[in-house]
Amino acid sequence: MGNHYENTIIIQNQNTWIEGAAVVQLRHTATLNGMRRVAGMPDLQPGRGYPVGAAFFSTGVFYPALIGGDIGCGMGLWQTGLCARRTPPAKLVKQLGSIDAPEAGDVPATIGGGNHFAELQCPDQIYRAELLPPDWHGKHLLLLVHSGSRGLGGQILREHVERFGHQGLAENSPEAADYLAKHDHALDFARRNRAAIAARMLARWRSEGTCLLDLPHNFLQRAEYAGETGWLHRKGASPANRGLTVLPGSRGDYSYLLMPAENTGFALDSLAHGAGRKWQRGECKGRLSRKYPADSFRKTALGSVVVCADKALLYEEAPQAYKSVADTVAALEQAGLATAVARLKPVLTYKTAGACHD
Ligand SMILES: Nc1nc2c(ncn2[C@@H]2O[C@H](COP(=O)(O)O)[C@@H](O)[C@H]2O)c(=O)[nH]1
Ligand SMILES: [Mn+2]
Repeated sequence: MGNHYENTIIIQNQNTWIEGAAVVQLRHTATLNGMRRVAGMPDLQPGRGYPVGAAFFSTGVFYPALIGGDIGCGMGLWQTGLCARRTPPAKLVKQLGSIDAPEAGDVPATIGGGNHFAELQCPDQIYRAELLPPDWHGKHLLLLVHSGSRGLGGQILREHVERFGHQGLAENSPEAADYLAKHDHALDFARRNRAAIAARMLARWRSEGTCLLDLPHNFLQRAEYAGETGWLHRKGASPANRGLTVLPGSRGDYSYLLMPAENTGFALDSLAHGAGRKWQRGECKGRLSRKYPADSFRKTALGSVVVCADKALLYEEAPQAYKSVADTVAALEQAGLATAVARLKPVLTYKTAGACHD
C-alpha cells in the first residue's frame, strides 16, 4: 500500500518501519525546484542530507547530490557451475583466498568497503518457476555482487559540490552535459567492475558463470512520467522496468529474486534495493558487542560463512542492523509492484580477507 503526501508516495504496509528522519528528508526533496514526484521504497532510510531507498522525478533540472557519490552502485547476479551440495563453504573460502588487492586493468575487480559484498547463494524456495531466467540451474550456487564505482563516483560528486553546492543543473546547460558524461562513465565503470569481480571469483573456484542480471540502483536517466519528459534519479532504488531484479536482505537473511509488475509508474518504475537499514552504522557495536564477540559473526544463523577481517565492519553490517527482508518483499507485493520468484539462502559472504582493524 502507498502512503501519499502531495507529490510524494511511500511504498509501505502495516509492518513497514521507516525512520522518521528519512521521511523528513524525502519530503524535503519533494520541495526542490522542478521536482514533480518522489517515491520512497519500504527500505527508505536517512542518508547524508538526502534519503536512500527512493526515486525522484524532476523536469528541466536534475540534482547530482540526489544520486550521491557511489554512482552506478548496483547488484549483479551470476549463475555459477558450483554444485550446491558438493562444495562445502570452507573449501570455497580456501580456494578464494583474498580479492582485496586491485588487479591490473581498467577496473580494479575489488569490492570496496561499507556494505559492498560478494555472496554465494543457494536457491532455497521457488515460488514462480515459469518466471525463472533461461540460464537458471536450481542445483548450482548463484553469485551476487554488490559494488559501485569505487572512488570514481565520489570524485565526480566532490567536484560538482565544490562548484555548485547542492544546486541542480539546468538541462541542456554545458555543466549538465559535463556531469552526464562523467556519470555515464562511472555507471559503466561500476558495471564492468562487478563483472570483473565475478570473473575473478569464478576463476578461483574454477567455475563457469553466466550473468543473469545486472542492475544499478544509484543513477540518473531521462524518463517520462505523467506525460512529461524529465530526469529520473534513483538513490538506492532498483529499476522495475528491466526484468528480473534481486532484493538482498543481509548476510544473515535471505535474498529474493523478484519479477516487477507491469504497471509500476506510480512508484517511478522503482523497487526497494535491499531490506533496508534498521540501525545506523555508528550504533551497531554499542548495541551488540556486550552480547556478541566479533568472531561470533563469522557464522550466521542460516549456517553461512562470513569472510570479514575487519572487526568494525562485522558489527556495522551485522544482520541485526537490517530490517526483515521478508517484510520488505511483502510491502512491494502488497503494493502490486512485484512478485517473488525465488528465495536465495546465503552460503558464503565475502567482505574483506585483509588486515584486521579493531
Ligand atoms: N545478501 C546480503 N545483503 C546485504 C549484505 N549487506 C547489506 N545487504 C543488503 O544490501 C543492501 C545494499 O544497500 P546499499 O544502500 O549499500 O546499496 C542493504 O540495504 C541490505 O539490505 C550482505 O552481506 N549480504
Ligand atoms: Mn549499493
